[in-house]
Amino acid sequence: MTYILAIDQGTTSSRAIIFDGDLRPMASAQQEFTQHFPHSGWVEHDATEIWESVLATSRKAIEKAGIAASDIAGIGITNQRETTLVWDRETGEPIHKAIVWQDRRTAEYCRQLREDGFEETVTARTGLLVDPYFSATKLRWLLENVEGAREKAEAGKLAFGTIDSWLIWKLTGGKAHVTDATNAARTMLYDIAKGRWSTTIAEKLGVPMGMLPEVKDCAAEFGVTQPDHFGTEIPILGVAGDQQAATVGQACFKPGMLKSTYGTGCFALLNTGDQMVRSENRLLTTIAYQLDGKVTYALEGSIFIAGAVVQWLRDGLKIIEAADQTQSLADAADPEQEVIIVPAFTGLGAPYWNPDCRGAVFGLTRNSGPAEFARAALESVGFQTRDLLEAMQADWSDDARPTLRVDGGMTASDWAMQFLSDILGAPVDRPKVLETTALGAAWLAGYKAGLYPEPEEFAKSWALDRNFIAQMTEERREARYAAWKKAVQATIAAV
Ligand SMILES: Nc1ncnc2c1ncn2[C@@H]1O[C@H](COP(=O)(O)OP(=O)(O)O)[C@@H](O)[C@H]1O
Ligand SMILES: O=P(O)(O)OC[C@H](O)CO
Repeated sequence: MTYILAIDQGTTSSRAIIFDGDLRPMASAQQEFTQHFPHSGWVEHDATEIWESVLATSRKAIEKAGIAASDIAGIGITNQRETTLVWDRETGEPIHKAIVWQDRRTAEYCRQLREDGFEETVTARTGLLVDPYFSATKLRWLLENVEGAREKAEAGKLAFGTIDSWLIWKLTGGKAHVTDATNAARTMLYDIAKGRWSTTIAEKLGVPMGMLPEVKDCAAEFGVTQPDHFGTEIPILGVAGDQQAATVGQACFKPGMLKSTYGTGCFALLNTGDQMVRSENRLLTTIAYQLDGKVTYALEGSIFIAGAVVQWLRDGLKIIEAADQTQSLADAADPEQEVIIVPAFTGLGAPYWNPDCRGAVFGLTRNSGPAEFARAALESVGFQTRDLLEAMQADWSDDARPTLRVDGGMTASDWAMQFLSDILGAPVDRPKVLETTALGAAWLAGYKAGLYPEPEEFAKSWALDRNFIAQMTEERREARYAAWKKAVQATIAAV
């Protein structure tokens, strides 16, 4: 019993990684799945396809590692957050495709909630803002729009879950309907101070309480896998939303520690310890992790488009064939030109929260070409992170600007990381292990299994790959940032 299976169920793919007794990755498998876009601004996933991809990649990772499933001490699950699913408790079948976190279909209903003055109630309890991003209004949409759903839900026949709940339900053969505190915190239905579902919000949105899963610590007994899946029973011992798992994987265990993950989007989490810091700058208050019944809180800044802007250069503009070509293009860009891309492709997240604005490009000349676009794309991620950090600094009274620990696919770009450090005027640390999300989930499960050390000891194993130090002059930094702020204001004003 010396291995851990980490399942990382992301927005575009499912990954499974086997970690050994020293928390070293041994083998992994990855599978993409279909993205469904039934209408503009709508994004759905087929939950059965997700489950099949998780089972297949888990089996493959075990096979590649050359270990027996009976030697796995526990499973850790981490997942795309907020994505909303309802299934029939009797048949185990989803009543509709899962509505993905990026989906904006409930924007109008959210506007109504805000006009009704309900946002204050939501923020006081959940730490969130009223936005289509979170699960609650998506769940309401399913109850309103799927025939017979409301009656069945009221009769206790339907279960709601985020993707972690769904996977646990499937892994345990329908025996467990549970989630963890970090995933619950993203539903807009969970009171993060009291540690229980909010009846006030559930009633207002017409969500029957009986649909909601039981909420546990991140390291806990979530259930045991049905023997059919892996030929043996394996306990599920760790669960956390992917951004929270990355916070754990980056060993951000102390108040003031900050990580930022650059995948499709970018999510920065600042550990605020046992303080539930209420943002005055439109950041989210959320749960970083919950261990042994003790909640550690975080301030979160969520940006919807980070690496996705590089995908747009590749798939939309077709000016690159692979993401890493942006590096040499950015190097070759004309220093005289100041092209700025505001990548508000699906509106803007924190700290603007504007679902209606769309992307814009500023400063074009007749000489602007692929190099200037590539540089502007990489820079847009740095500028957006500075917006988040400005807001965090204003909310978090600590004087010291924390070092930023980064991870995710886009951190492979040295150019983007150097600009990030330049525009923040702060150091950026890139660790050796970039699979921090899976690492965090593995640690949670292995910690519960008694295989891995206490947080302080685990934190010592965090190893630096490269430290980026700001090289830009203060004057230039502030001039560039002021130009970005102007570009954002113009983008919002154009709606
Ligand atoms: N060398 C690179 N330079 C710039 N962007 C990159 C580079 N490598 C990967 N990316 C970007 O990183 C993202 C993939 O990161 P990943 O962590 O796998 O994302 P996710 O988990 O959201 O699917 C893609 O959007 C891609 O455009
Ligand atoms: O699956 P990712 O890495 O794109 O992360 C998605 C976030 O959890 C959304 O809140």
